[in-house]
Amino acid sequence: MRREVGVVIDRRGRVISVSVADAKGTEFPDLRMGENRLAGFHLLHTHPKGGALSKGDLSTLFLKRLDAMAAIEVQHDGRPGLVHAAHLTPPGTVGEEEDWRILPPAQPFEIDEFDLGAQVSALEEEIARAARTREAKKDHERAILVQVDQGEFDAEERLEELGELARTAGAEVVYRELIYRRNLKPGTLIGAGKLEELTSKAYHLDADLLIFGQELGAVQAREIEAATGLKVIDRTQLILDIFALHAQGVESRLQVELAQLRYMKPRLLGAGAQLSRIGGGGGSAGGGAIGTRGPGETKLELDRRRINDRLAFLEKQLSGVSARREELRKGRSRNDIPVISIVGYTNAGKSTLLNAFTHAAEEPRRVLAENKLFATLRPTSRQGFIDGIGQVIFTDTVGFIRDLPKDLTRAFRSTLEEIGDADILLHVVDAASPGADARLDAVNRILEELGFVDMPTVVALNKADAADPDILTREVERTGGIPVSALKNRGILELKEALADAVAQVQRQELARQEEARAARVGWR
Ligand SMILES: Nc1nc2c(ncn2[C@@H]2O[C@H](COP(=O)(O)OP(=O)(O)OP(=O)(O)O)[C@@H](O)[C@H]2O)c(=O)[nH]1
Ligand SMILES: [Mg+2]
Repeated sequence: MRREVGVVIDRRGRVISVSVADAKGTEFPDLRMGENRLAGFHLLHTHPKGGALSKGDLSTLFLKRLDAMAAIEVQHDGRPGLVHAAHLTPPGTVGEEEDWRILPPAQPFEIDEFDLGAQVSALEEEIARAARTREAKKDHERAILVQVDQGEFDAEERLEELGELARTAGAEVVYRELIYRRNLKPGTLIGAGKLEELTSKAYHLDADLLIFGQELGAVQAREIEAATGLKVIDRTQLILDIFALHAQGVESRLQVELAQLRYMKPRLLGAGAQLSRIGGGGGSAGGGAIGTRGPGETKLELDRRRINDRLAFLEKQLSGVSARREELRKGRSRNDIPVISIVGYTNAGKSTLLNAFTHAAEEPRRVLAENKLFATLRPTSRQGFIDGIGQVIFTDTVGFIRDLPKDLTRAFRSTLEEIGDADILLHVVDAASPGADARLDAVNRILEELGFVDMPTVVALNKADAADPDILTREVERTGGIPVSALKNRGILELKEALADAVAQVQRQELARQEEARAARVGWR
């Protein structure tokens, strides 16, 4: 036929299937691919045009975890020519042949000398040993990060931020890559070849999690998962996961579960077998695998029919909580204490600044501040004092991030709306990390989307202690912000003065408005 013919053979030497196809096109039986073992089959096929094992042959060997792969050249008269064979190498092998070892070409009668059985058991033993050491030392999921660069100016920063998110979620990042693609592939985003490369990386670095900086569609995620055998999550899922981890109190928990469920719904529908994986994590909010944690009782172990019920239930509960919150807000706005809302990018130092303002050095007034993204999910208010103004209320709230997932904005709307009740916004910027400008813009964009335009705003350029002096000077000029260090308690007085000015101005405007209204009423009568 002059076509490639292949036979899949099991360990007892039985022919499992015969295909007229190259290695990639060969039908393999359902592989009982346990984590730590090979497939239990090898492929023996012909190369009618001669030649050594092709790239496709070798990647099939690797991706299917075959026991071995062999190609027999076919001579003109149909007799067998040289035999080319290869097998996998143990994980962690470095050097030229990272994933496989190619044996020297042999004559057909020589291949009997090759003891495939011994080779396979040695290799499986090696893989199992690697797995045991891994289990022993592993308390973090090991992750590979992928950020597709489509020519954005901040692609590098996005990858950096993805790393921070992964770290906050408890992953150990073992490899990260910025992949330049002008055009994305519909199915796999970055193409099959790149996925193969990443699969190989994961094999050697012992990673089991692949995190994408782009949002993946349901079909994409499944396709990438099938191609790599890795657990695949995207940035949105990662952020939702962190929110789930940090959610405390009834409202935040409801909000997070609502956001997760809305995100998951289209992905669960039609997911089939996938469903079991999503439900697999479970455990308390603190436990479970990344991408599967949930604050709700159901931990996403929902069947499709119950999703809508659960969504409706959550929405109802949440609107109840929001209504009560609304009551509280009304009560508060009746007294005339100025409210200053602290907003800003996540990890900018908002909570630290709140602590500095209110001298909350010791518990229990101290609010949680830590080097984790989205440490604060629940708005927290503290009374403070500003010279010349008197009592004020500072409100610390959930941090922002560029491309805040829509499901989260929706679910956290009531929390975010509280920002609008403030008299003054205090926008905290981390001046010490690169990309302060981009983050400042991202925050302004989100504020705009929420409808908070033209609110009087004071900018605090925080982490001045760690910032590059030139950048700090530039930011002061660009934003008119006040350099401070919340951590070192520096610049706080100057910042309070700026806030006092802003509050005084707002109060003057308010007085003028009342005056005008009164004048109008008097004139009317
Ligand atoms: N060097 C330095 N680090 C600071 C300063 N202010 C805050 N940090 C650190 O920045 C990290 C984040 O601080 P948080 O106050 O939790 O930040 P946040 O804006 O409330 O963050 P989220 O609530 O997670 O959005 C912590 O590790 C702080 O110690 C500062 O002035 N200088
Ligand atoms: Mg905070």
